[in-house]
Amino acid sequence: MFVLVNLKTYPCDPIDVAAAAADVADDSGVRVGVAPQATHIEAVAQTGVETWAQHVDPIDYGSNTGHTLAETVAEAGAEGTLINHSEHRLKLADIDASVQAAERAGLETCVCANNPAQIGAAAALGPDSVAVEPPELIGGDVSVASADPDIVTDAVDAAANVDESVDVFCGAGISTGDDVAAAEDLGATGVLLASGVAKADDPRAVLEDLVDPVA
Ligand SMILES: O=C(CO)COP(=O)(O)O
Repeated sequence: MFVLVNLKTYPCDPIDVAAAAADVADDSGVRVGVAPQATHIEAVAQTGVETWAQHVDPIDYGSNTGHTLAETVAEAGAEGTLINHSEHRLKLADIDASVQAAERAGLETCVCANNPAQIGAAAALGPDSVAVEPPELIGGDVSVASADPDIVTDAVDAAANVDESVDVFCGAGISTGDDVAAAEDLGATGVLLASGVAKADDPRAVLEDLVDPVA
């Protein structure tokens, strides 16, 4: 399982979380990644943790003031990027171009979507992975794997119907190792989570618990 922690714009210390995530990944052998804000990518990557961007824009080098260029986040140390997160939705054509921009820069790609129908469309764009995250469960206490297990299994089927090589992650409300194990049982090969770690008093303890059942 891949455990990807999206720090969004939460007021946590990204280096503390990243250092803990790097240790937990080393100790457990579980793949753990951290997606900080763009301005923190370089410092987070220096902790040794697998570092992801939260977004890249569908652009190339040139006149694109205020945009995020895939090559820049890759040079800062990111290995992958989220695209079309629920809090940063893009038009279909821009998702496609963002996937291409990320691939051009050598970044792994994960396209987020609300539901299985969108997962099928996202998988057709050829990313490395897709992530189903029901918006109404994001930031809540109940894991998608227990609140809406069918959405995970339907997302796995929708992606497989389009392209069996695309991994399927799920996210929303995930905060414990039991949640990660439940997601794995439903066919997901990774989880995306945010508040469970970013708002925790002890992020290291949460990370240790998250990887425990799948280590
Ligand atoms: O949006 C998410 C991860 O990208 C999920 O957020 P929460 O883990 O806070 O529900």
